[in-house]
Amino acid sequence: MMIAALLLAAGRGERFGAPEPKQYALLLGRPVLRVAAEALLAGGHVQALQPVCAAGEEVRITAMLEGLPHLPPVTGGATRQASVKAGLAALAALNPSAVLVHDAARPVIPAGTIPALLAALEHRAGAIPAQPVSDTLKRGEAGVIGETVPRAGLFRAQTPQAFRFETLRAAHEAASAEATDDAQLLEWIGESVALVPGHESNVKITFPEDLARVESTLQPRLLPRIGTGFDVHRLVPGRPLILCGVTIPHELGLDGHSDADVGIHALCDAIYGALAEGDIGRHFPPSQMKWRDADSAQFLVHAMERVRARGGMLVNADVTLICEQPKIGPHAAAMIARLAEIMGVEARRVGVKATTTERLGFPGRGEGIACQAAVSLMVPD
Ligand SMILES: Nc1ccn([C@@H]2O[C@H](COP(=O)(O)OP(=O)(O)OP(=O)(O)O)[C@@H](O)[C@H]2O)c(=O)n1
Ligand SMILES: C[C@](O)(CO)[C@H](O)COP(=O)(O)O
Repeated sequence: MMIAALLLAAGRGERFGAPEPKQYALLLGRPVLRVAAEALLAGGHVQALQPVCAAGEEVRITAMLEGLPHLPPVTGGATRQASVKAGLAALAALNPSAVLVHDAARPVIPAGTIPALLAALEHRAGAIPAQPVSDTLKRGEAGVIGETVPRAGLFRAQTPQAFRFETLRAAHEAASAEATDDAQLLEWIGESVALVPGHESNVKITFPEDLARVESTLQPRLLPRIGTGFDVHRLVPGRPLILCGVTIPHELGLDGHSDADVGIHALCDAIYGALAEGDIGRHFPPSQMKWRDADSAQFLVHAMERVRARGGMLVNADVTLICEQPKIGPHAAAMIARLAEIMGVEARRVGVKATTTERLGFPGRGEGIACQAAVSLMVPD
């Protein structure tokens, strides 16, 4: 059983009111008609995809569908019905047993829709997805209600609509009036058309706000993620003291395999922790000579690259240095600016502060500096 599909993209989109037809508008960066084509092909039911476009748009449509299997676009007509008829004529040579007729302006086809339509075709000549009407219906004129229309048994028709190919062709040949969908043409020739459950997400982009609505439903859900990091390095003579990317004049410096920037190390661990991607030692093992005396800024750049690769963003970072000396306050602004620069974020997203341990323990005795950091990210789930 060969199943073909028509992708109807010959409309002008007048109600959408943009200079270009709505099927060319970008939905999260991709043309609406491409997203609709991918939805039709998903699941592997369709063996032949026939785009129908306005005259002269063939090259543009082909570029928008690049990489997807499809037949050469054919020219549609002045009405949707005429466009369907042109598409059916182009498919005739393939003699498919069934055809799905789909609006390129409907980018979302819920997963179960096409299988449900094809199953219904075993018993009926046609099947459409439809949603029961849930609002009270009024017929109105000149801004005044004329009457309330009983909504019982009323449905909103969606696409793709599925038909036995020869029956739909015969229905189009027999049509003597304009129908707003293909199911109506079957009704006119006395064929029975099944209703299968439609879905709210199957929106026909008609007005500009429809595009924003579909975009928000397709947008990946961002969730907050929290991470903490902690690090300690020993203070020794003969090393520079580098804290949060800033070199501080001091008689001692931090010892370590890299430049021993305890602030950046704790911050990296907080970021990797928030992503559940291990710690700095996993990404930059101290056993590797290439990280000897390395500038820790590159570790922080890598951690932020991981955030961005996951489609996430840093909400804020909070860094606390724990030491008796040197005093951090005079350097905090420079540290904030440098961390923000390395991370590629605004300075208002970064905080650097310090505390002592009341002369207790190794920081209190000046043997080393500790740092604890916390970050908050927003990352697609
Ligand atoms: N002559 C036409 C008219 C419409 N369509 C397609 O049929 C689908 C549904 O039609 P509709 O939403 O009415 O689209 P437009 O006719 O483009 O919109 P408008 O009525 O606002 O101009 C759309 O994918 C549209 O491109 C088509 O292929 N050929
Ligand atoms: C076919 C259709 O998508 C079913 O809802 C719809 O009727 C087409 O849009 P139009 O505005 O009626 O052309």
